[in-house]
Amino acid sequence: MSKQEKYVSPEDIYDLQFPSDPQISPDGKKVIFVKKWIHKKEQKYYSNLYSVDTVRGTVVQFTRGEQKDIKPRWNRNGKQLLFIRSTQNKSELLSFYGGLGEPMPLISLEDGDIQDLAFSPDDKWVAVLIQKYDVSGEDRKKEPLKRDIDRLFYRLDGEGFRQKRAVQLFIVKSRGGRLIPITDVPRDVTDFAWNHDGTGIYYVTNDHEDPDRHMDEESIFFYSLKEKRHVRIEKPAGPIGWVQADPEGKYLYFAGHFKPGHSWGAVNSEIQQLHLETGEIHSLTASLDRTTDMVTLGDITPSFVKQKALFQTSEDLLFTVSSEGANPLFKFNILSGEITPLLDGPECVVSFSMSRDGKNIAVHLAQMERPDEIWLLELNSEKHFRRITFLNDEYMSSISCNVPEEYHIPSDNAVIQSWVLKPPGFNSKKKYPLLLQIHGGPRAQYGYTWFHEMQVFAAAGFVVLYTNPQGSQGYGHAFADAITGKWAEPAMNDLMAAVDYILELGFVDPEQCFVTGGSYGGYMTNWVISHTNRFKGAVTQRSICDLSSFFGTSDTGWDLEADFHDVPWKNPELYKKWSPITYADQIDTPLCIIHSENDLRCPVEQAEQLFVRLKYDKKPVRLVLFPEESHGLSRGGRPDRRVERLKLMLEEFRVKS
Ligand SMILES: CSCC[C@H](NC=O)C(=O)N[C@@H](C)C(=O)O
Repeated sequence: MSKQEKYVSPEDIYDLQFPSDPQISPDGKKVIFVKKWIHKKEQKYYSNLYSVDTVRGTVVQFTRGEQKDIKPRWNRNGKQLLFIRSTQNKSELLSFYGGLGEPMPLISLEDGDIQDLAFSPDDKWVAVLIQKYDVSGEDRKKEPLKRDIDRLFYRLDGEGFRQKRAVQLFIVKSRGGRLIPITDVPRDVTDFAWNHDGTGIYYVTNDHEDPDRHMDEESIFFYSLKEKRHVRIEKPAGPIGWVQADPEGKYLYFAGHFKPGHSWGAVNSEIQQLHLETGEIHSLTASLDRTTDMVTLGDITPSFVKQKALFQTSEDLLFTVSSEGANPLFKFNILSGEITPLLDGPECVVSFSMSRDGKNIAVHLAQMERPDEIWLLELNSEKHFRRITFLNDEYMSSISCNVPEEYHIPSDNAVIQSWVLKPPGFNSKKKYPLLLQIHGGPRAQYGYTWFHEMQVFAAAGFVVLYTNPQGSQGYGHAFADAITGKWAEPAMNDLMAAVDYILELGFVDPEQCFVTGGSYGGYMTNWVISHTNRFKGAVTQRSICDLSSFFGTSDTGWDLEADFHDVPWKNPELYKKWSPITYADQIDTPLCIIHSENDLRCPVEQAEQLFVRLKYDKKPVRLVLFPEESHGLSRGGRPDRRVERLKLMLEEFRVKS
């Protein structure tokens, strides 16, 4: 077999490289980044730190070993680098001082996790977020005698039963010393930022008297280190993504909105500027009608990454939004109010950092052409954007695959951005099977990422169609809000319009159309097959079929009230109307249900209900459960189970084609 004949396979996740979180040194000469890797024998993910020289391009491995090294952060003079290391028994804040060598521990915990860190403006202190465990040591490994639950939000997918102790803010001297507690709040501190001169710290927490019923009503406090006092920063109620201090100390910046009670993502998160003296607030990004949350989905590219806006100069603030499948990088000028794009191609800026003079910007970039790499944006006399890592080039030159083609497909009330990935060696005179992929969220977007799963299906001979129907984010508030109170309808019209459009192009066999999706995408898969028989087979993954039981069993199920403006016990008809299980007798499409046993977001009872109902009715249905796994199996599950899931789907569709 020649090199060109090798196609993307499920097992290729073992060959892929996953760089992230590039942190450029203050002088702009090197970029430290995190590289995740898979230990095939142990079936575990680890990560180490690497550095790349921005001029010569040489890559050096900075840390080694079977641990998770994350969040590298430089101090201002570039002499100290801190990062977090997690091993099975310990969570440490480690420090490199003055170059390589062995990193020294600043903090070493056996009874908690260090989650985030930031140097003070004078580099003398470090603020850290720590989650202390309710029980520590050997007891952590044992199941308790009982669980006594007294709050609504008591479980979290991917984590399990939530700790009773909240995440708190601490400070420690950057050269080492005692860990000093700053907060003692009942609910987690979710973000923080030093103020301009390091005399205090802003932090975010939910101090609502009923926080679990009001999860999107967060508050900002300022802690003065001199006065040892916490002061609330007055603002209207609403969620907060991050806080950022102004280099001049006049304003406070944060990401969020002031419309609590709306479903997550239905309202754009905007950058808010708060005048610290007058308390006046105005949105810097309202005119864009885009969310500042990173909601592009992928299985190689991380989603929902928190990237704060960063000051390039005291006047210019750089930030990203999710827009039409991309995550462009913008510059906001505080004086003129002008917003200018710095990077606005068909690509996703996942995260970025800046050199001290603001002229060199390291970017974690996702694209459709290749798996993620680290890039450098140079803003000297001319703008220059170049790739500085080539980690996946060897893999890419060993396989043959296509880049998705973009279509803008008219539907009833909207134009739907869509992508078609054709099999390698595509011949327009042939007829191919079609796989429609439906994304979840629902307020998220497919976009410009190299998507392993899509490539696997194209390699197996499918034309893969994936779209952003109404309900997706990236097209403005009205588009994302279009499914509120009627989850399935607008998306169903848009998805079917996209399939019709692609069939018209003539290279798809209309008798060989398949459909799949995960989470809300699984909900839509269930809806599609209970409302049409045009698909030859379906795989529904981590899906929702019964909104009423979902309300009480999902980790955050009561959030449905924000979508449906009612609760199931008061309006059972509404919940029934929009639940695919209501239409189960109309399902004739052969269905494979894939679900993770430990999915707390869309609990396994959703899969069980659908399976039993269809099996009882003697319909063609199969249930495949993945033990231990959570909602994120397809992108963060045990590697062999990720491979197995893809193989299973290939087998399922092959049998029917
Ligand atoms: C609104 S119900 C839960 C659906 C879920 N949302 C967030 O977890 C979802 O659709 N998730 C997507 C991103 C997925 O798992 O692919």
